[in-house]
Amino acid sequence: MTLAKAHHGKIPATVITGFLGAGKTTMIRNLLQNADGKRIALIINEFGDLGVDGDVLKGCGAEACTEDDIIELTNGCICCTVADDFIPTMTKLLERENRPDHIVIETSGLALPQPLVAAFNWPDIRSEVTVDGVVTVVDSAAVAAGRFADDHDKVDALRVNDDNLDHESPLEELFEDQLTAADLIVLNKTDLIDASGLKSVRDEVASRISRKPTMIEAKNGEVAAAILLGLGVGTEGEIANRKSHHEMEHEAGDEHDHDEFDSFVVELGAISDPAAFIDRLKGVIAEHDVLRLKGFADVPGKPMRLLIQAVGSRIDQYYDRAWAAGEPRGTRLVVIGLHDMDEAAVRAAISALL
Ligand SMILES: Nc1nc2c(ncn2[C@@H]2O[C@H](COP(=O)(O)OP(=O)(O)OP(=O)(O)O)[C@@H](O)[C@H]2O)c(=O)[nH]1
Repeated sequence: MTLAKAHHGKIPATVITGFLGAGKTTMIRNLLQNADGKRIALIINEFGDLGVDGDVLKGCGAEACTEDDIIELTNGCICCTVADDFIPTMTKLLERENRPDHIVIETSGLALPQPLVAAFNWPDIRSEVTVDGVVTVVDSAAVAAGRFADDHDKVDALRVNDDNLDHESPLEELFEDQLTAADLIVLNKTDLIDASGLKSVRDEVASRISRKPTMIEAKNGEVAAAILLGLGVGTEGEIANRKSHHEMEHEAGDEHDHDEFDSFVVELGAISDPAAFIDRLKGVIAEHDVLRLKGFADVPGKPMRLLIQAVGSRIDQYYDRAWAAGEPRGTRLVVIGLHDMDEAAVRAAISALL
């Protein structure tokens, strides 16, 4: 019997959710580097066909979580592939000789946490693991900018063309569903807004949910491991009372999907002037309302690859690691937007930046 089992009976699992670019991976990276000696297994799920988050976390070299302890689920959103992907992954993890002390699951930014948490009630899982808590990371700057409230006009326009669109607004609904599932809400990116902005964000977040989970503030996802990994809730027993919009609308149980969102990968050659590229990329993102763009770029003469991270038109960039021997250099960027985003136009506009 492992130490974790001896102490707690079941292995605790923390589900980390939050909209695209809110800061989930950044928070987990910080957690792994300050894990208080805990051995953590990490399950990462990303939207889009390019495993950027896993790559970033594998590169952080934290002892708490070696590359073997990082499992990437790439077959779509974890909430839609619970039976096919998540349960078998958990089963395999639990069969390991060297079990982790704690399991951390990063959902994709578009995932509904409810079906994932409910899966912990499957008998084989329930007897071995409990959900320590659901942590919802919020991009405070995006909330302050009205990201989750300001696209009613757009949704109304979509609805004119699509009678079946039963949602209020895909972003708003998802935002609320992720908050509804929370045991702890982390208001992240507080460095990007002032005190009065933060107060409005708090009020807005509180107004979106009927329960009152604890809300804390953070920048760069800096939250102590003892807080993140010590919620002790057993959320699988409570999730039935935290229904998503989808569950409330479709009690009969039809499947949900993420048709409102779309993603594709743009492959380019080398970028010789990254500063100019990124500057002009901001224009493309704003013009086409790209929600999230991330990936790696090849800069000629540089031994390292450039990580590009855009959340709306805010773009971060840094050289994250050297290109490995034999690794083909190139630029690959995943682009995520609402389903009416004009893929051909975005591809052409990004390619024209070179
Ligand atoms: N200014 C600022 N930037 C932040 C903060 N936290 C994260 N970021 C940046 O925001 C961008 C997105 O962060 P991630 O941690 O990748 O976000 P995520 O939620 O994992 O994104 P997805 O997995 O794509 O949904 C990165 O460029 C981060 O460096 C913060 O507190 N302040």
